[in-house]
Amino acid sequence: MTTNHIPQSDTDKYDYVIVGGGTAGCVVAARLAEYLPQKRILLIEAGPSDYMDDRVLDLRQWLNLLGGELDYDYHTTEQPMGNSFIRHSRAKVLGGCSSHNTLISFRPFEYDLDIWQSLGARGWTFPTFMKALNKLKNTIQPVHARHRNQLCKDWVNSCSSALDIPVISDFNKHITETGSLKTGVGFFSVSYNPDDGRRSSASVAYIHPILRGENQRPNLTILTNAWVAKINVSGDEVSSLSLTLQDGSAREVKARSETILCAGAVDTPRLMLLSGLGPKEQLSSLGIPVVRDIPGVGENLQDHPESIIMWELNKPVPQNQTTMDSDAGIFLRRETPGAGAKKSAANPFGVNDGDIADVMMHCYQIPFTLNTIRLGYPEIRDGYAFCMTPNIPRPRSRGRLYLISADPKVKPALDFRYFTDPEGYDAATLVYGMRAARKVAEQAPFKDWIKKEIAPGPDVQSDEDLSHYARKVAHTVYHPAGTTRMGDTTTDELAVVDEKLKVRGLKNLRIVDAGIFPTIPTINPMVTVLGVAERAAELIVQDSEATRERARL
Ligand SMILES: Cc1cc2nc3c(=O)[nH]c(=O)nc-3n(C[C@H](O)[C@H](O)[C@H](O)COP(=O)(O)OP(=O)(O)OC[C@H]3O[C@@H](n4cnc5c(N)ncnc54)[C@H](O)[C@@H]3O)c2cc1C
Repeated sequence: MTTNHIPQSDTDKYDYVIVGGGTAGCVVAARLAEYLPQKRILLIEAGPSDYMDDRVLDLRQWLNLLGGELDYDYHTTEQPMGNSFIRHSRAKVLGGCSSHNTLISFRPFEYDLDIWQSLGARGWTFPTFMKALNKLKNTIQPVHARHRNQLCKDWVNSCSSALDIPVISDFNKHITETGSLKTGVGFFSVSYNPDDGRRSSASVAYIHPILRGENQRPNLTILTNAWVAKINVSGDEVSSLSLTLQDGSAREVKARSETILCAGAVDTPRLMLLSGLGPKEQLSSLGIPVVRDIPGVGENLQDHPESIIMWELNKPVPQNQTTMDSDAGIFLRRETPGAGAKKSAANPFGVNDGDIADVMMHCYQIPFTLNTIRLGYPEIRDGYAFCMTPNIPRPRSRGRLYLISADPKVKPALDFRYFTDPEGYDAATLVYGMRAARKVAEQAPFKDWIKKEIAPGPDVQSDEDLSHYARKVAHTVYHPAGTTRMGDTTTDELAVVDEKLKVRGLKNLRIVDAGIFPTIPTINPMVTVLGVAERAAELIVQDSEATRERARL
């Protein structure tokens, strides 16, 4: 069972303490409890349990969770080149963002791992990562036939003929076999149970079997509604964590072996900065004592921004035949083959991306008018809207997360610096996607569903006007990453963790979440987070065995 309480007498009884029971944290906790039955594991989650909570478990309810009581609801700083009104949902519940996201599930491309290695992530090869992904317990599968409505099927066929791209029946199979996607359209793979429409989140797949007693893990304690406020350091080791329990009482928990931060790409750097682990100038300017100068904490902030083009339909979207309203997508190639090999700040060693996809689009069968209404575009009748959302799979803009106050209650600043890359690559990708979307809309059978284009509307045609519109209504698909990135900590001063995910300069602290990505992968990142967590558990066990071996000698 989960608990909201640990007695004072137990605070030094755990070998591994995991901060954050989110997407990565659930995997790490469950695997360590399984692989190391003699060790005691404590998983600390700020939010409540998702067990038996239908608000969370029913995938179709995902939109209702955003901005609610289970959402940290971060904001962006002003974005002169983009949309300053984007809100970044982050889940505060067991399972983390895998408990309120859309569970679209893609394996990363071989290129994504190649570029990670070029940035110092030694050993993170494509075959190694695929092996880790083969262990995932989530039920990932292409959208079931009963969730494929005629509108979406017609859209897929029109994409294929209008853009001359193949229909791909299983994106992940294709990626596993060929290392990437080039061009193509198809139904997504989703981590869910098609029989009841419930999530197969990290919590459902890894923790619920333990809560139900199917997997016996007496060595795992899951502490919910507990907030870790500070990492305490003594010498080159974490000595304890300061936390507050639901009833307001305080605890100092000490891990006998390791502390593992899995609080996500926003809250892990936030916690580190508040603990004095970060860039010394920032910490000193806020009066936070510098415990370790780690310049990369909060740097390298990345996201997958996307824009939106919206149509009113002349007949209603078929009801109740969808996983979560975004069932299919397209992959395209904009740049000439090999152009991505040019060195840039995002790709300093010029790793060649060949001719793999560099534009993506989701489709949405709901009116996503939040940002268009603000610019004066009309509302669309519920059930009569269709959106295509051009997305930048390998964005080149880089942002930064930083504290604006030493007060732990003040949220950190998230400055994504959207569309600021000097080559204008990111903005050009959106314009290309907008034009491709319009081509699809001219093609039957999808064309026959359409009444008219609502936003940006047929008057917006030039590259300049399309770019302006696309950037001002841009939204996020909630993929912040890279803020505590992995790299060669001996040569790269902005690398926060090494290839074993150990924090520079500290012996017993690792990070396992989306923050460690050296670059954001081409595809939706949840499966990559799950894979990082599977691999992290293996690395931790290897170190534990090596320690035992040394003790025996
Ligand atoms: C609305 C939405 C839709 C998305 N859709 C998709 C999708 O369809 N496909 C996809 O691939 N990706 C999607 N993503 C992105 C994906 O879900 C995330 O990248 C991924 O889940 C992040 O995992 P994580 O382990 O890094 O962090 P999280 O899952 O966010 O886990 C962090 C956990 O740490 C806890 N925590 C934080 N601070 C503390 C603290 N101080 N003390 C204790 N606990 C703490 C949090 O409560 C949370 O449970 C979506 C994200 C969102 C928000």
